[in-house]
Amino acid sequence: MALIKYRNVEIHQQELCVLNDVNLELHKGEFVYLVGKVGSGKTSLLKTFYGELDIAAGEAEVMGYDMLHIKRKHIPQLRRKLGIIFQDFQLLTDRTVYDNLEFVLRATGWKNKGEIKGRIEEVLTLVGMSNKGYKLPNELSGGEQQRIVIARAVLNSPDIILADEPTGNLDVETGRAIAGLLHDISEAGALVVMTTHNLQLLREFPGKVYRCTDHLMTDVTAEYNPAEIDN
Ligand SMILES: Nc1ncnc2c1ncn2[C@@H]1O[C@H](COP(=O)(O)OP(=O)(O)OP(=O)(O)O)[C@@H](O)[C@H]1O
Repeated sequence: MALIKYRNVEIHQQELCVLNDVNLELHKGEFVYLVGKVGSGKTSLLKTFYGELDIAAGEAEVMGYDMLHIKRKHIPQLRRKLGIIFQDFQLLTDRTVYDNLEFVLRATGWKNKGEIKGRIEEVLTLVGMSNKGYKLPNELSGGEQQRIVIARAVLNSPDIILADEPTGNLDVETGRAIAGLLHDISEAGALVVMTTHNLQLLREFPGKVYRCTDHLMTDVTAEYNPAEIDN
């Protein structure tokens, strides 16, 4: 069963039609890139997946929710099932890494102190930051902060991770490590969808590739096949 299924979807930003005729079927375990020029609609499309931007027309399903008719009150329920890695969702700067993660677990219903501690240790280990729980976010490098943001996104083992330019502000090496981490998470069974301008990543971490251009989104996976990119 597809986790995200779009048919003939139209996406607007105010009066502007950003994308039309979007067709998608994305499943567990897939690693998916959204590429395209600045302003081509990648972020707008991601925002429709978690109910941040309304869909103007078509049929759209995310985790079984009908995104054209979803009630406002159901959007937080949907978001709890997603891991969102966006510039707008920064770490809280006034508390430690551990407290940032605990805050999310408590807000999503976790109560048992031992279980909370255990889960935080697990996700910090997953992102290679097991000894950084006591740090404040601004005591970490950009790449380390991004690892914590990923740890936060996977706390509740979501089936879908949405990442908007997760490697955007990072140097090449760190960006590659972050993409590798997300790729591992998809291999462990989650659907990961990320936007990027870094086409180099597509060769190193193969996945499905969709390009937004001229208000359309096209499957260009074959174009980015590692065997063909050298030519
Ligand atoms: N909040 C908004 N209000 C009005 N128009 C918007 C808003 N956000 C984006 N747009 C417009 O919608 C179009 C698509 O923007 P979007 O952010 O989805 O592009 P993008 O492909 O993610 O670009 P980038 O690579 O710069 O992140 C652009 O023309 C942009 O100006």
